[in-house]
Amino acid sequence: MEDFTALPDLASRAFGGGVVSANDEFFAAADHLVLPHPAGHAPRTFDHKGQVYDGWETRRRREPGHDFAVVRLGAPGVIHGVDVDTAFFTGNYPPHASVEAVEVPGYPGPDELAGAKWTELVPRSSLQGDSSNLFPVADRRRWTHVRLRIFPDGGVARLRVHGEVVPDPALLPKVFDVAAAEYGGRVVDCSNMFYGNPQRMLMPGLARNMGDGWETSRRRDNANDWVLVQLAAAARLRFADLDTSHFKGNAPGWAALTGITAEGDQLELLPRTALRPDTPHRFRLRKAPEVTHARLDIFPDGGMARLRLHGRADREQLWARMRR
Ligand SMILES: NC(=O)NC(NC(N)=O)C(=O)[O-]
Repeated sequence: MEDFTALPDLASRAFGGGVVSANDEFFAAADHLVLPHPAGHAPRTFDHKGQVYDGWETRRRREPGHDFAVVRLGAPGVIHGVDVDTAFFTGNYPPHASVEAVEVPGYPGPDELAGAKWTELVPRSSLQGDSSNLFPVADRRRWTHVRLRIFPDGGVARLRVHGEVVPDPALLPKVFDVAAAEYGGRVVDCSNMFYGNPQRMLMPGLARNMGDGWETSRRRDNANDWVLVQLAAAARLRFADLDTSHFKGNAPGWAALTGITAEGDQLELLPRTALRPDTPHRFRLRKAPEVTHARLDIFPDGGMARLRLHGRADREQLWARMRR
């Protein structure tokens, strides 16, 4: 089975995903389903409704039926698998769940979505309590929303919807951040990620703290750390933002950027350049043909909060992916 959990969570609040509707949220709000951080639990904490849970939890059903929650993907795309994570729900997890998806353009509300033509991606399947429940998805179409059904009721901590981001090219300006995860940019390799995953550099918004970025361990050799980014589409890169915000005693001393063409040629976009700690730098890049990947070298090691690569993407490629 493909390890789809390494792909971004399209539903994540970090991309702007959210809950459009849920039929019941008596014990705990469905909004918890899309929170980016793992669920936590504090036993023997009670509010007016009961034990407090970090998840979506419905009341005990006394009549036939089932419960559901509809989630808007923060980044629409192709779903490779879902995780119905029941962390900390032990005596109250749903024994079964199913997941459906739909592609509706624009900004549909709960009523329009209720009447939409949904496709079942995960048939009604049994769940384990207090555990990750992974279901691969084979359908390779693009989706904008998912619906989680739980049978008959209970609690789910998180719904992770892993896949490839497929942005709508009609809504992309001529020059945009082609490294951005929200448009399909992705780190495909790196030398070291001891303290922080490099994918975080591509997430929307400013880094909140030093934990919200890429950080390598201290190098004790003469080499340097690097990360390889696959761009949203082949692009001519214009500007790079190398943001060392929050990295004060551990910013890299220097950085360089290399573009890699579809044929594998390497082009210097930014020669080795000195960086300052805790600084959002912007650099103009050398004129170069279209590249599909970019490698960021940092010297010798350290941390980077955000990496943005502003460029003009190949529209044909973006449209081909959208239509696929
Ligand atoms: N102890 C519980 O978790 N009870 C109930 N749930 C909450 N949140 O209190 C329940 O019935 O599932």
